[in-house]
Amino acid sequence: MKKTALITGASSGFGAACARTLAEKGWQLVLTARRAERLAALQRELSAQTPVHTLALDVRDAEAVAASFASLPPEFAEVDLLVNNAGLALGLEPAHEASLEDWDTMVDTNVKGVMYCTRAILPGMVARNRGHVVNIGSVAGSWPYPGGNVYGATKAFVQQFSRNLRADLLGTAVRVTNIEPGMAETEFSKVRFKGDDEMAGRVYTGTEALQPADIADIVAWVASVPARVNVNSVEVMSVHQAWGPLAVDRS
Ligand SMILES: NC(=O)C1=CN([C@@H]2O[C@H](COP(=O)(O)OP(=O)(O)OC[C@H]3O[C@@H](n4cnc5c(N)ncnc54)[C@H](OP(=O)(O)O)[C@@H]3O)[C@@H](O)[C@H]2O)C=CC1
Ligand SMILES: N[C@@H](C=O)C(=O)O
Repeated sequence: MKKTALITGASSGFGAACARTLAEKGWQLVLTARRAERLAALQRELSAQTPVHTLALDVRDAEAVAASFASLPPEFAEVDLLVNNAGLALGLEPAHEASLEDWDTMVDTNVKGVMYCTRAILPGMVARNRGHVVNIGSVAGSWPYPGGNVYGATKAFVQQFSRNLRADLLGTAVRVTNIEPGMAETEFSKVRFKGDDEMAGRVYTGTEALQPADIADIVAWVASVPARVNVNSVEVMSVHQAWGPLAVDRS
């Protein structure tokens, strides 16, 4: 029987790449994000390969998360792998100029969204004594950079939440991994710069960023090691990056 992976933020970037890689490796998929049409397209692409269930969902909505995860079709209900990937950065302004609304959105998505999805899925994993929570943190959670203020802090939350989850899960076979990518070429910068493609393009100019499939390969790897092994964290950067995300000239 196929194992089930539930991926948040599957409509783009790392999440869509994880869907493709895990489908190849024989997983069946629950794909969630807000953009239902993107999920439907991915479902059409992958359904010849593996069963796919899609769920249009905003991870900031605690009630919707709990209700939709509790009412998955029976064949998808036992989630073996939760990939907490949905997330975003908004803006790159210094703290004294940043928008409080952007800060709230990042906290609601990157912190509370991860909390809500994890809380909804973990009881089933613990009851079955089987499962794996893979969180997508960021090098921004460990390394400072100008304008990284609240985004980096949300990813520091993901790092410590992952460690503390392991402490709570000691004595069970449920695993937790925090993957911390550096600069990767996805829609992340378009979202951060609110559709300013020129600014977004500057992030990737003159360098070679990680690609979504690189992160998907790591997710598939941490999920495939022997059950006794917990890969606690993976920090991964482009060979062209050695510390926090590259500064972008805002002028
Ligand atoms: N690209 C990079 O350089 C790095 C990215 N990361 C992290 O990787 C993760 C994936 O980002 P990446 O693939 O790069 O960026 P993308 O913008 O390509 O993908 C982000 C995904 O998150 C989903 N998402 C955003 N907000 C919500 C929400 N409120 N509810 C549900 N889904 C949501 C989006 O779907 P939709 O809009 O359809 O809801 C989309 O599928 C994020 O957590 C990001 O912080 C970490 C390190 C580096
Ligand atoms: N590369 C991003 C990581 O999350 C960032 O710019 O912070």
